[in-house]
Amino acid sequence: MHAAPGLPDGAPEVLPPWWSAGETATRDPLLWDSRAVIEALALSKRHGSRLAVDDLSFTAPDGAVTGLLGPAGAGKTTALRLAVGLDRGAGTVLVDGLPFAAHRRPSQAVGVALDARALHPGRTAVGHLRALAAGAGVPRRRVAEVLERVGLVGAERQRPAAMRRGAAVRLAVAGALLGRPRTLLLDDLTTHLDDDARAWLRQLVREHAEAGGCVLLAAGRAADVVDCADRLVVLRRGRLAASGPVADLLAHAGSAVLVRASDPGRLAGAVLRWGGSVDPLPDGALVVTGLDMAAVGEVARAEGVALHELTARLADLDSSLQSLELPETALVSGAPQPSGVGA
Ligand SMILES: Nc1ncnc2c1ncn2[C@@H]1O[C@H](COP(=O)(O)OP(=O)(O)OP(=O)(O)O)[C@@H](O)[C@H]1O
Repeated sequence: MHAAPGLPDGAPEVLPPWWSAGETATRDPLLWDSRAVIEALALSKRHGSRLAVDDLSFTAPDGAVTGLLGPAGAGKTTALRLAVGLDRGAGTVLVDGLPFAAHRRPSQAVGVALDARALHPGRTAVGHLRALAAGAGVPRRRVAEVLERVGLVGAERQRPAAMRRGAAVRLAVAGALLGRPRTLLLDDLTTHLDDDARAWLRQLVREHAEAGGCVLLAAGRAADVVDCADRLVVLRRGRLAASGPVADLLAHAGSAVLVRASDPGRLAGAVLRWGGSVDPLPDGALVVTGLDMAAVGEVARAEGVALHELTARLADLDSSLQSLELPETALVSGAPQPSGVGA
């Protein structure tokens, strides 16, 4: 059994190893109830005449990565800022049953990486983390641990201006991990990342979730979250367009399949007969909608057409997800509170 670092009021006194052993330990499912960790209820935020977030409710459970997905301007950053009290607005966000600011040590409840570019230009990576640790009441030795965790050992003395995007993202994540938080809020870190850094981030959030943590990962493109998220909350112009398990949403979104075949004309005719739609591309590939990948494979086999490529076409997924109208019912279990967020 372990002591409770930054334990919020009302949390169990007996904690799973996950709390103190950090992000590599395995969560004991018998000790934690599976429940929503983040509960956002009726969030609204206006910037002048524009409603950046409009009556938005969603939840994010523990043991899972929840993708907060929407195009530029959909309200992802505003929703995250409301969650941690950086913006004031209407509605309520509870993290582990409490507003962010009501936690005894907020940074030990929630790790936040909102803007990987917002680093003090005069500080080195290690200086940045030491300053954050001091502000959050985290022991200085934790800085070395998080530098190692994010793979920045050897780059401690680099300054933000000299950092590539991937290193800046690692540093932002290191800052979020300092307080060993159960919950991570990560805003749009996937954009402009190279494949290695993207794969690293994906693995890190998966490990955090598999250790029992809650991750809310904002992204502008479905391709950046569908392969690491368990659930999606899809935003459209500040409102909830859809939420639920990734597999369910992908099934409803009717994602397209890109296919290259030995005889595209013959395959296209067969797809149409099987009830699908076909959009031929100039290079001979076909974009099939209305049939899933397995069905396209079956059609090809039945027609004796060889397949050279068969892939989900994620670029189309963004627009499909944006046109969904599938908010889950009974999203929020926490009781609404009278005061506004960030108050
Ligand atoms: N401080 C601000 N002042 C005025 N308008 C703002 C401000 N912050 C956000 N907005 C507007 O609110 C809307 C939502 O912005 P927000 O940054 O939350 O969206 P986003 O989904 O995070 O987009 P992006 O991926 O581009 O960051 C946008 O129209 C944006 O222009």
